[in-house]
Amino acid sequence: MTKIAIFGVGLIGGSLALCFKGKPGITVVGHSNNPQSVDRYLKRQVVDQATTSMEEAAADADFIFLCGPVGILEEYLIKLSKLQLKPGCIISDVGSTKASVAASAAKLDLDHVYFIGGHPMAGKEKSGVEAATSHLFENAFYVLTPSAAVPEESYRRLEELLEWTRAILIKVDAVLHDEVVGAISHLPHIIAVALVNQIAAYNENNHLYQDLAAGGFRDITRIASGDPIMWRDILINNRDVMLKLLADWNEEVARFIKLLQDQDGIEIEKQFQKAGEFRSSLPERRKGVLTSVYEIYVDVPDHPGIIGQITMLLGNQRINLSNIHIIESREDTPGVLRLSFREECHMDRALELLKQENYTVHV
Ligand SMILES: NC(=O)C1=CN([C@@H]2O[C@H](COP(=O)(O)OP(=O)(O)OC[C@H]3O[C@@H](n4cnc5c(N)ncnc54)[C@H](O)[C@@H]3O)[C@@H](O)[C@H]2O)C=CC1
Ligand SMILES: O=C(O)C(=O)Cc1ccc(O)cc1
Repeated sequence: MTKIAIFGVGLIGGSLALCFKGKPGITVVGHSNNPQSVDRYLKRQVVDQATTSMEEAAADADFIFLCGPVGILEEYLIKLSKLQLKPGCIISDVGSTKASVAASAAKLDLDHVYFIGGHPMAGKEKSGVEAATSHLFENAFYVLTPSAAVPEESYRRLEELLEWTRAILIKVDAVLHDEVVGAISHLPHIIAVALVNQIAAYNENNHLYQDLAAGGFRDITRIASGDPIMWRDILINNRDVMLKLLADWNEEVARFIKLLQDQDGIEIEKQFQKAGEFRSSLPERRKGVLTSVYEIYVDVPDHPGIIGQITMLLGNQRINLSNIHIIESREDTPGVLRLSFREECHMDRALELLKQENYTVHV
């Protein structure tokens, strides 16, 4: 039997557990300090066993995944290094930063146990075991950051196990990971939070900001709703990289200030052109670190049961909705329903199906 211990069975730990659970020869044990969480893991059947005892979870484990916030990883590595672990055991983590945990592992004397950092680059703004799904990592990149001390055979064993996630595994140096992911994920999260807070301050004096902030503003600031503790830890652990990126961001902002002061329309046009060209060169269909949301709008007559009819229509065809929102519903006007999908192909099929059923649909 291959025993997998998961410390912190939340969105990511729970999704990994669901990828492994029930697979031939695998047993999954979940750990939490909190007895109520242990009950929840078992009730939701994301793990085969669950315990509040670190010793019990780690004993005889072939793989240990640390799935808590980045700020607790070092403490867990130190605790694990003091336990009698199975020789050959592989410890991995799923944290969004990789250099600090690699440095923590390098300081420890892990006897015949190997640490291989990992970052599955898929997620959601929701957290907790309730949001976990076995499909989360499908077609997403899953970065692994083994140090030179990790034997090739151990790396291959982890790779083989992670094939159950159906992610695209990729080996990257831990420091390079933090620079690149800092730029494409952590910086956008800071910008989204700062932007929302800027507008929220204007809104205190005039609620028109909030009223008009539908659509585009909502979309580009979706990532501002991430878990505050998780993001606190990510940013503090990637502090040096973030400070450099924010200095560069200041330069980008300063450029626009100057262009506006100079009323330099030609250069403003060029900035948009340049951005548009790079953006359209980005891979479209692969799941990225910021998961896409595909949305369509359906005009719906105001009669009872209409939402049920639409969700049933899609459900019967196994089209997965990620969200549903009634935008307008007054007695004298038809309502508009916003349907969100995580997969573009599901949106395309929904569009076709709803049109066949004579609904008016807008993309
Ligand atoms: N949310 C996302 O989209 C992604 C998150 N990550 C990384 O995965 C890790 C987990 O994130 P999520 O699963 O989203 O969070 P989550 O909040 O859903 O789960 C975190 C788990 O850690 C446990 N935990 C929290 N604080 C703890 C503490 N002080 N001591 C012990 N256990 C504690 C919680 O009980 C929970 O089981 C983080 O390191 C994050 O950077 C990586 C990829 C995507
Ligand atoms: O799409 C989103 O909301 C995310 O930003 C998900 C996410 C968050 C943290 C990661 O390290 C990787 C992915």
